[in-house]
Amino acid sequence: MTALLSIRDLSVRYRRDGVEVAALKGVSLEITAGERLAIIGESGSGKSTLALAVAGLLVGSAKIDGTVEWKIPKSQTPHSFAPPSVLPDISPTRGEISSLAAGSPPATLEVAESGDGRAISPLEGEMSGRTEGGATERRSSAIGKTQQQPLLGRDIGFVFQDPSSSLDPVMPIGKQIAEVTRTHLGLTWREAYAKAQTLLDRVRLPNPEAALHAYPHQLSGGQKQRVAIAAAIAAAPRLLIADEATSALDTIVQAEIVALIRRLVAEDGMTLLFISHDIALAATLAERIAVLRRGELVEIGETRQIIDAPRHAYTRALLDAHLGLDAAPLLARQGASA
Ligand SMILES: Nc1ncnc2c1ncn2[C@@H]1O[C@H](COP(=O)(O)OP(=O)(O)OP(=O)(O)O)[C@@H](O)[C@H]1O
Ligand code: NI
Repeated sequence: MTALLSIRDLSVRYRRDGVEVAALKGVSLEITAGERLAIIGESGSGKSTLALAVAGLLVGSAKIDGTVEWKIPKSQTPHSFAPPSVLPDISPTRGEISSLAAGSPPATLEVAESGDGRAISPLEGEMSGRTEGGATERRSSAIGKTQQQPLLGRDIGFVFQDPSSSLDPVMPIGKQIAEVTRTHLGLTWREAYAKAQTLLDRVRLPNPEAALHAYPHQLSGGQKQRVAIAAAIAAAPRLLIADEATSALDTIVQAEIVALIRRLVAEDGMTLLFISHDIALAATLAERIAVLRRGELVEIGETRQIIDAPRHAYTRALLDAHLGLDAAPLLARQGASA
């Protein structure tokens, strides 16, 4: 079992209206290459903060202590110097995507690269608009002193709760996906479109060839999330982070997207970090579950152990709350496939 990522004593504090909020308090955990790990906890427990820290997407004003260390060599590609900000799949600033579409090459963006070769910071304001918890800007923060900072979009795919915020409303979806592989894999447009069509087929969008030319508004919420997932995995990242990726969808579509994620992760051998407030949903997908409470990691273990024999009273309370609503055995759906 090789570690993909090692998080050591990670603390994150935000400042809002002069008040400090401790979002994470000394969290340590290891993510094993190829595993499906869920992070659960109630609203405000720090789940997204952890996901953003791993992806290097925390707001610049956040105070960070501890380290997030990428343990295996990052992918080498012709474009691996590109900053996360050029990624249509995660960049929320729509104008940015449009300007790329209009032909301004990524090189015109200020690629912030530290002396030791780490990409440390996309353009400030680049991430504005993608707000959770009141952030007005988001830029990546270098955490730790490793030479192996992963590249968002290339090494890490990120799927957010609301696909509309990660898709450009005025660009055909095929082009949005093609941009990712052009940027990160150095494909020609022709190759990139062919790959985009394959990806739309892989995420089971009906009629992928025609769908290349569709705009986001022509798709349902579930279909949009399929497109966002296609963009997130386009450059074959090692780690896929899904932050409440199914929370905005109705139960049936939610189950379909969970099944889709499960299949894609298995097919590509990706490592999955699945963020959810829903312990039952997490149990259907994850091999291990980590429980956050008020910024602290209270428990981490194999899914079955967490469900059958939780060690912490808080985990038990989460389970009880869920069982009160839904008596179906939590693990009954674990074998479901896409
Ligand atoms: N950019 C920010 N500025 C100030 N405070 C923030 C910011 N982002 C998050 N917080 C605060 O940090 C804490 C943890 O937030 P976080 O979004 O990580 O929790 P979460 O578990 O993802 O919650 P949810 O389930 O609601 O998404 C909360 O108290 C939140 O209000
Ligand atoms: Ni969150």
